[in-house]
Amino acid sequence: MRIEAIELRRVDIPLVTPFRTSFGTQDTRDCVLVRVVTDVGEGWSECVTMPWPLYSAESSDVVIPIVSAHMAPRLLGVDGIGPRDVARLLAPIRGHRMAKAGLEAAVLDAWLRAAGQSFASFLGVTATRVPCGVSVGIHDSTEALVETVGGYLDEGYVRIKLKIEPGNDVEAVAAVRRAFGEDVPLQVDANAAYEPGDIPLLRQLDAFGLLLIEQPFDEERLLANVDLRAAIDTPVCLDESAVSAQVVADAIRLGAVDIVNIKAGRVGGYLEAARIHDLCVAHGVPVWCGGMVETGIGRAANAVLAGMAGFSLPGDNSGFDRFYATDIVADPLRMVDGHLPVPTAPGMGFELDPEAIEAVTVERVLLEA
Ligand SMILES: CC(=O)N[C@@H](Cc1ccc2ccccc2c1)C(=O)O
Ligand SMILES: [Mg+2]
Repeated sequence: MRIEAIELRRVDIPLVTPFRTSFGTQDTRDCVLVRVVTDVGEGWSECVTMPWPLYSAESSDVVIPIVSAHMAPRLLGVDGIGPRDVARLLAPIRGHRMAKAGLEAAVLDAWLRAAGQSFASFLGVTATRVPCGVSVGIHDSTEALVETVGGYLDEGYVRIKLKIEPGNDVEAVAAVRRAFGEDVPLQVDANAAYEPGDIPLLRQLDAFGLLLIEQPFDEERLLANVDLRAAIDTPVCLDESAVSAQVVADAIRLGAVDIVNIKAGRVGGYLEAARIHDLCVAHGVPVWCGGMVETGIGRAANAVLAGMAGFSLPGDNSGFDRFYATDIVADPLRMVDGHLPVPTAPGMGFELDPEAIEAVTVERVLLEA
């Protein structure tokens, strides 16, 4: 395959309700779509960057400059490129994993569509549906939080994840447990908001029978998770820290992790995500599919990834309507009986809605060979 052009589209899509986490509140999804034009057809993907570098070092502002200046020149006009070549060609560039993931996924989409192959068959996924977990933002009151969680449980979500931060943690989890009982699968996500000195506070969460506590400490604090695991019963899950198969392998060897949240954007692409899945399965480490409030493009690909056999815990695979009133794909994923269907059409699993994409495009750059 030969990449003749790469188009980058910055999009800004309103969220149905503001989404508050320990690093801020979002009321729109500001990210970057990638379209690759090849000699065998087009492919699309999304970069899951945030508008500001608070989840990770990347941000949406940086994607277009870094792809334009340093990544596209390594891909445009090169003959014989397949999806497995993108990471290799971009490997000399340090970091910028969400930008790299977007380029690889767009090439994968074009390559699969040209071959008439689904992403599910490419990954060897035989699951026809995946369970839906939902990520619940920090609320102004426990009453409001309980009302929101009740609504998601009524919709059929099989797992609840609560965002927490210092000052919004034990009381919120206790209120949800009081309202819905001990049997609701429940986990928390700190988005790196705690310090090692908070370990006694985090130990209080052991009272609630949580599935896991996600990313309690800063991305670069691996050994603090070793201390935390020695101090609490709740399994420790990594998100922001789990940036590559290499880091996950070292975290496992260090005894710094019980469970891994896998996100293709965070690790540089779906192929690396599959490698992390295989690594964790080999070490008996449970994995689940994380979410970055994706549009229907990333949401479909994540539904396929979550279908891999080792994804043994419900992921942040929610229906599009958890975050959006309308989607930019023609076939938005809707939850049915607490599950999303695994897409089986050729390509990464979505069909675009060009008008909808046009309506949310705020910036566009076309890079040509
Ligand atoms: C679903 C979930 O909790 N995702 C990320 C963090 C996150 C939170 C909020 C977001 C808002 C806009 C865009 C991306 C976002 C990602 C997480 O697991 O840590
Ligand atoms: Mg997380």
